[in-house]
Amino acid sequence: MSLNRLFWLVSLALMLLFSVLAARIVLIEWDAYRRGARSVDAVRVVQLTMLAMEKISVERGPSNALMGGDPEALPALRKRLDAARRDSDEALFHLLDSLRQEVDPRYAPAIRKIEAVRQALGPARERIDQQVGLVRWQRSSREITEAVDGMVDLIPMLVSSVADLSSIAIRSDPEVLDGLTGMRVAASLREYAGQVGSKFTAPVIMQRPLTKSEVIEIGKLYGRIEQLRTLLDIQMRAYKDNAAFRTALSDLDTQYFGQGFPFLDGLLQTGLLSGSYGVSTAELAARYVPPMASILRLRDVILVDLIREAEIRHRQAFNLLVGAITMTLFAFVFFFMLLYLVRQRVLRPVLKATQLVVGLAEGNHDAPIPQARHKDEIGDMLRALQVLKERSLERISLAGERETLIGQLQLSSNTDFLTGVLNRRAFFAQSEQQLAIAQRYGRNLALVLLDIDHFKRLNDSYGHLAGDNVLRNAVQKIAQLLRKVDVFARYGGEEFIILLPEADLGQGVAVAEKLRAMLAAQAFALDDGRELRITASFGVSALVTEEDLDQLIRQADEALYAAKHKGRNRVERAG
Ligand SMILES: Nc1nc2c(ncn2[C@@H]2O[C@H](COP(=O)(O)OP(=O)(O)OP(=O)(O)O)[C@@H](O)[C@H]2O)c(=O)[nH]1
Repeated sequence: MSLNRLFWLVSLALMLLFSVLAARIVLIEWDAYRRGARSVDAVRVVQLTMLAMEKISVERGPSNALMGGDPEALPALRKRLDAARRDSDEALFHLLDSLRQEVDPRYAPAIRKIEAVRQALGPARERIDQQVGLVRWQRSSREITEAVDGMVDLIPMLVSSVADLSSIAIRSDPEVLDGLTGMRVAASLREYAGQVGSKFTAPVIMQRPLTKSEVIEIGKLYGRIEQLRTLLDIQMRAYKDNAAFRTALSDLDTQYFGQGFPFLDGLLQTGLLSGSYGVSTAELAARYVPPMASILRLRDVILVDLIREAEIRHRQAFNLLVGAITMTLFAFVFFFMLLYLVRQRVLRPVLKATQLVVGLAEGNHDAPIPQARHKDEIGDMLRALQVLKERSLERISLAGERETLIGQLQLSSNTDFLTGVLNRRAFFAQSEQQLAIAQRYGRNLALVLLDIDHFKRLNDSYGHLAGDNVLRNAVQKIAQLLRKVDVFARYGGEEFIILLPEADLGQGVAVAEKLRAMLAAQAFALDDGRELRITASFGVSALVTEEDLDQLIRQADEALYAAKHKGRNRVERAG
């Protein structure tokens, strides 16, 4: 697989992996953010439900007071009751309105229960109003108790709704568990405190002792109130360093458990003995209800802290989400930049360098080597390639020069420096080959030896330089008359040798005769303008059987000697 393809495959795989990881991180943060939002919403509706519960509990105060109130106090109590009912209705309306805005189906059971409370509220109020409309002697303890219980019975459904909504909030954000439980404990404490107060309504109105069952119920409620107080200490350990909570708890102990509760205890003692309480329901409410406010303050301190903490976590989740998205985007940008850099600054130069190295190895020096633009390893590689290319070119050029030099050397070592024809050594080398071919294939081969006549005299008469000139000119003229295959060489001094392949003795003699006639007819011009003439003597031999080169030369030399002896300027054949 090519490096380029591998790079893209690995990049794609990394990209996929990275995208999955990034999506996972962003989704986790998104989920935490959504859960935070849901938790804050759920805590808020828990708050609204508790508020509605509180308002309905509070409504019991003027209700009970009105049922046992003095005739002259009735208008004022009526006004208080109407205001309390309006508050309850508003709280319920607001709660239902907020709940219906939630699209989450988990809110449906709570909505149903609160709707039921709203519907049950009308009949409960009617029973209260019926008792208020009766004159004192027409009222019965049982009906008053039923009227009071009618209002109390609304609360369990609201408590159940609080439980539903709390579990939604806790599932979204487990951190709200302690606070929500504390709030619910405080709300229950307020409810039981209200209920235990309500238990005295009928006896106070009728100014009678408590019945046995009332004493039992009041005892049970006392027990629950004590339990809830203990539970507050256990459940709210995490809040022990919270100053506002500590103050609210201490207010609860001094106001409710220090004043309200002992007041009720006094009524209980009276109710167990005589039933002459010495207070009306309005006075009962006026002394007992205000201390109960400390319970709600404690609840609200917990609630404010809970919502603040939930909002902080929600904000943190939002910040983490934004951080995760931003970091993911940055990481994507860096990733792409990294891919781009690796491709541009590593992969492409390496591929290019590979091509160039292969090209250099194949002898292609035309491709230009890119300029190294960066001071990095790739830059070093490109610079090294440039050096490599230059050295390679230098080596090629040196090799060329060496070839030329060797050629020249070979030429000069084979050539006679004065005449330019082959020297004696080169003649033997080439002629041995020709002789071997001729002998192997049975071809003809003739050899001519020629010597310029009276050359010493020429030298002596015209000078050595003139002799050299004559030698050069004579060789030139002779060469013009020979074939390309003929091997022409200077044999020594003014003596030359010619090997004639594919020529028998007769043809050799004919060539020698042609050369002799040419030289004899030739006028050689001297530097001073004078002309001189020369002649040469020739000895010719030819291959007959198995003669070697020395034998052929010896035979030709003998013939040349004979030509000299017979008067020169003539051709003699061997044999
Ligand atoms: N100018 C010149 N003279 C040369 C060269 N090589 C040999 N000679 C001369 O050639 C002459 C040869 O003389 P000899 O061997 O006596 O023969 P010759 O005078 O030609 O007489 P024959 O061969 O008998 O006709 C000598 O004087 C050499 O010095 C050369 O390269 N240049």
